[in-house]
Amino acid sequence: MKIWITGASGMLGTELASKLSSHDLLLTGRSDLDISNENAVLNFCKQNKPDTVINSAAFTNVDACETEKDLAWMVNAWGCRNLALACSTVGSRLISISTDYVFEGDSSRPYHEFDVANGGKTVYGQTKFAGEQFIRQLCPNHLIVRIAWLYGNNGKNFVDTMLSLAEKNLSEIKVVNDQIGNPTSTSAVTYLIKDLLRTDYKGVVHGTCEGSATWYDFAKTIFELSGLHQKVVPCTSKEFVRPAPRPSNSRLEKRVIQMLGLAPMPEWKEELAKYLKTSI
Ligand SMILES: NC(=O)C1=CN([C@@H]2O[C@H](COP(=O)(O)OP(=O)(O)OC[C@H]3O[C@@H](n4cnc5c(N)ncnc54)[C@H](OP(=O)(O)O)[C@@H]3O)[C@@H](O)[C@H]2O)C=CC1
Ligand SMILES: Cc1cn([C@H]2C[C@H](O)[C@@H](COP(=O)(O)OP(=O)(O)O[C@H]3O[C@@H](C)C(=O)[C@@H](O)[C@H]3O)O2)c(=O)[nH]c1=O
Repeated sequence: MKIWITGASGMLGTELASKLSSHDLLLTGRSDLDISNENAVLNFCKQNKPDTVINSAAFTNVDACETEKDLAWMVNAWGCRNLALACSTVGSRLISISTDYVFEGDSSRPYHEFDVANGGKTVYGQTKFAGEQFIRQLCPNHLIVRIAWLYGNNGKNFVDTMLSLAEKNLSEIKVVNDQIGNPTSTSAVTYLIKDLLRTDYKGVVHGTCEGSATWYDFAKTIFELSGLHQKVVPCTSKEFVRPAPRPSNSRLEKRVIQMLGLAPMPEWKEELAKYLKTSI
């Protein structure tokens, strides 16, 4: 299958590129092709006619999106629009990666694929949601794969941030304990996408690892599994203020994976242990 992966030098993009290497891959990073450039995207699709486009390009710095709003809209929303238009013009399937942050985050239960999203409270979430809407409206042959709390090689992520903080010999690290979600590895997401490529499902799919944790639980487990005796102190979101307010509840239920009869996602602690073994 001829697959074009955007954001191929990002955290998920590099993992996708490595695990899908048996396919005929077209890999582009921002310096090769800016997805916010409508003509560039259309010309690339017309010239290369990919069977499938996997869009893993995005402006992912959640706090920076609050101040660089125009850029966030151009990449996360307009970029998806350009890819959706180009895919429907040349007849490619579009698989675009989205996020738990599209939800408001105040529900007491995990969000499933048929819950109503509204973009939530952050510019990042709102622009990612607008990108989803463009795709739904412009490209019928689409999959939107919502993932969350992602870590892996070749990208900024919470696991690596915690390990770098531990190297600073801080007496303690404060971590929020009132936001809950599903820590998820790029490896698990890539296996899911491989499975999804074998289906012709259209619509939204939630693809996070099984089990949930607060960021505090996540941090403690990172240190435990790494054999590091780092003191972690739980705190509230009000004590750890960030420019973008993170959702309290980011948990995603995976109703579609179950309905499709696909392999369940792995448990988050097992995935984390595997990642730490290979990355330390
Ligand atoms: N990281 C996370 O925790 C989560 C991520 N996601 C989603 O998963 C996907 C992959 O995320 P992740 O791998 O972490 O992100 P990264 O930030 O690691 O990678 C994103 C890539 O997109 C590229 N990019 C940025 N702007 C453009 C542009 N205008 N045109 C083309 N490429 C561009 C970046 O290039 P450059 O490096 O040059 O800027 C980067 O290589 C994204 O859709 C993200 O929203 C969803 C949930 C959680
Ligand atoms: C570094 C640090 C963070 N935190 C908190 C802040 C925040 O609430 C939470 C996570 O912070 P981060 O900035 O690492 O993660 P954040 O950028 O919010 O991660 C999000 O990224 C985007 C791209 C997504 O799509 C989401 O699914 C999610 O993974 O941890 C602490 O409490 N203590 C700390 O020392």
